[in-house]
Amino acid sequence: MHIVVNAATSVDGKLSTRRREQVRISGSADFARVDRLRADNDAVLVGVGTVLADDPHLTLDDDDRRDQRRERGEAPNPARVVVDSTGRTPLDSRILDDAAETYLLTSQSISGERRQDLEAAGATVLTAGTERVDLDSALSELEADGIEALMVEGGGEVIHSLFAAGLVDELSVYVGSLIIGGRDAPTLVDGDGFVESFPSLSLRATTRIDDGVLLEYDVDER
Ligand SMILES: NC(=O)C1=CN([C@@H]2O[C@H](COP(=O)(O)OP(=O)(O)OC[C@H]3O[C@@H](n4cnc5c(N)ncnc54)[C@H](OP(=O)(O)O)[C@@H]3O)[C@@H](O)[C@H]2O)C=CC1
Ligand SMILES: Nc1nc(O)c(N)c(N[C@@H]2O[C@H](COP(=O)(O)O)[C@@H](O)[C@H]2O)n1
Repeated sequence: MHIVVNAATSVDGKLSTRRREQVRISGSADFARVDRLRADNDAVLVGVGTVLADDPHLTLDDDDRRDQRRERGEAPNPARVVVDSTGRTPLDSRILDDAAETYLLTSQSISGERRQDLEAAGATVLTAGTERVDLDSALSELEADGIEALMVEGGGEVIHSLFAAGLVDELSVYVGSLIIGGRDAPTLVDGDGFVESFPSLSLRATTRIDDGVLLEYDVDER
């Protein structure tokens, strides 16, 4: 599976504020780029922290891109994937509507009742790992279901786990021209961070978009 992480940060590396409310960091040209990237992937993944904070839809904005996917024999929108050990995704989340297939990656700590409720709400529930989701195994299950190209849209906890597991191939960061600050505000890579064996990146391109800069990297082999 090929995995590209995309996120938008402030100049000081924050994904949102200490209140964890969604901040519009990208401008319209960058959101159009994100839409193209979604259209080029089989699925778009976020953590349940992002679902609870943003209630995202994760579908395409542009009808022409949906048509192009249909012409290629693909579903009109990429599938949606939530990393959610215990099934905290609310049953009325936008991500559970019928605009696209939605996978919930859970662990053995999800209750049978919660699993049934989420399946009744339309989700395909996969289980890998005992406490937290074992991302390596869960993504292998997705791959077996035909998902070969995966875009990750955050947040910082899930992005950290994917880097820690050596699963990320490419990283795109749009740096908007603002400061958010705050020691408790989420950053691009949170979790426990790294103290050694830092993931190393090769800068592929820098592009000015709207009033910010897009940084595109390949992730070096470890
Ligand atoms: N500017 C941008 O581009 C973006 C900004 N954001 C912002 O980021 C914030 C949310 O980020 P964050 O709080 O880090 O949440 P995440 O979206 O990264 O979700 C983290 C949650 O995923 C679950 N999880 C399950 N298994 C794992 C695993 N193996 N590794 C990591 N997480 C796992 C955990 O919950 P559990 O144990 O219950 O399963 C964990 O708390 C919001 O403020 C949102 O607005 C988010 C995306 C993009
Ligand atoms: N690329 C980008 N720029 C920003 O400024 C953002 N705030 C985000 N957030 C991500 O986009 C998701 C919302 O998706 P929908 O519009 O609901 O489809 C949000 O959940 C973050 O993952 N991204």
